[in-house]
Amino acid sequence: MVGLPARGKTYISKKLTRYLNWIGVSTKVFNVGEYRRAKTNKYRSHEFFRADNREAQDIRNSVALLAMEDAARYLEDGGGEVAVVDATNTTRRRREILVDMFTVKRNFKLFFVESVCDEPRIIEANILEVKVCSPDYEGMDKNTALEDFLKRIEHYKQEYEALDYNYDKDISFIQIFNQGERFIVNKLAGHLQSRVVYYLMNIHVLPRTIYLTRHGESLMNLQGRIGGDSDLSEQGESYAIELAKFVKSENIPNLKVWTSELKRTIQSARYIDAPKEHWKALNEIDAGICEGMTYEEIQDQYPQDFALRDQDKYHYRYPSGESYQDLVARLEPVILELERQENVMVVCHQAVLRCLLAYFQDKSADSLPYLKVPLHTVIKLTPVAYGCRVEFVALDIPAVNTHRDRPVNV
Ligand SMILES: O=c1[nH]cnc2c1c(-c1ccccc1)cn2-c1ccc(Br)cc1
Ligand SMILES: O=P(O)(O)OC[C@H]1O[C@](O)(CO)[C@@H](O)[C@@H]1O
Repeated sequence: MVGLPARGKTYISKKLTRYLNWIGVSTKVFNVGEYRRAKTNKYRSHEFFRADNREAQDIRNSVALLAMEDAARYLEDGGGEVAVVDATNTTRRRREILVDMFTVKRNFKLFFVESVCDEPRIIEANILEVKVCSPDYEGMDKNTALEDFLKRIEHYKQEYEALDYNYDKDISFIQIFNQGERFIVNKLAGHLQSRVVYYLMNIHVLPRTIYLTRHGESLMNLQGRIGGDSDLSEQGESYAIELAKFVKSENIPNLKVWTSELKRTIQSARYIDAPKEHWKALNEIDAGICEGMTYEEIQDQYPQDFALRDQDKYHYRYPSGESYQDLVARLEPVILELERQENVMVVCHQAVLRCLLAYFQDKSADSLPYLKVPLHTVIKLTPVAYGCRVEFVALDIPAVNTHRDRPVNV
């Protein structure tokens, strides 16, 4: 990362890392500020960041080196594919050290992501939202902390050298201006850098709410049968009515409703007063040869498959069907479009909802297939600071339980 303090580097680092891990690219953030705080509680004020503060400079250089070495170790033998060095990296000198350490000495690809933003209101909002509560300012009142942080930024500005095509033409980078208003992209190298750029060009920070819910209880849910394309049960129909009332009570401006192409989600959204879109990509996991069966029948007819599935439920693919890993790949365009949108309600399915929720809650592949997503429950997601608030709103309509826990013996 490159950028003055309070330009959203940590926000981008965490969000990008969450996205890359979700699509299966092992990624980790190395935040230099955290390394500095671990090494010294010497921070007393912005003076620590003065360009002429020799002692502090030595501490800052050594912790930056520590973070970079940990990042290199993560890539070399920690199973990492992407390391995000979340630091200001605001001088050419510092970036040359990164180039030398990662590209020259270790033949890794280096991609710089710079956030440039001089909107005072945005800077101040960021400081008040995520900086004044930083450990650096423990016990200090908000305004003093704000003043101190602004002085800290001034010290960085003395030495700030933004990425510049004239000096950095051989470096792969993206410069983001004012939270995505404008971009400069230079020398993209490889598939992953293109995916990163595409993601960064699709996210925004506008406040909005995402609602996730499964369809109402279906006739096949009642029979304990998986898959298929059955109608709603009586109780499922009641849920559709309650869901519309809930949406009305939320007074959501410009809500869009997305369903799958299966009857049970379309019927569940039928009474909601909002434009509807039907996505095949939101269809439930394809159970292949097991479609329409109960778990007992599967255990009886395909005992090996049944056992295999619980041994590695994320990667297990039904014969002629899908795995959760396949589902994540199929849902990636839905996630990217959700990032572009504002208020959206997604009416989908148990396995699909687990995949979407895992993205927003940064859940591991191992835990994803066992997330509890009961019927007749609306999951409300609101972005806050670096993550999002998650609320489970159970509407008061009974439904069967379709959840199977991870068997204890595997
Ligand atoms: O403060 C900021 N300044 C400048 N750019 C910022 C932020 C934040 C931010 C948002 C929430 C909390 C803390 C920081 C996000 N971005 C940002 C940057 C690039 C893209 Br593409 C999208 C968002
Ligand atoms: O991965 P699990 O736990 O079997 O849940 C996915 C299943 O849930 C259902 O949506 C409802 O049982 C099935 O259609 C689907 O196969």
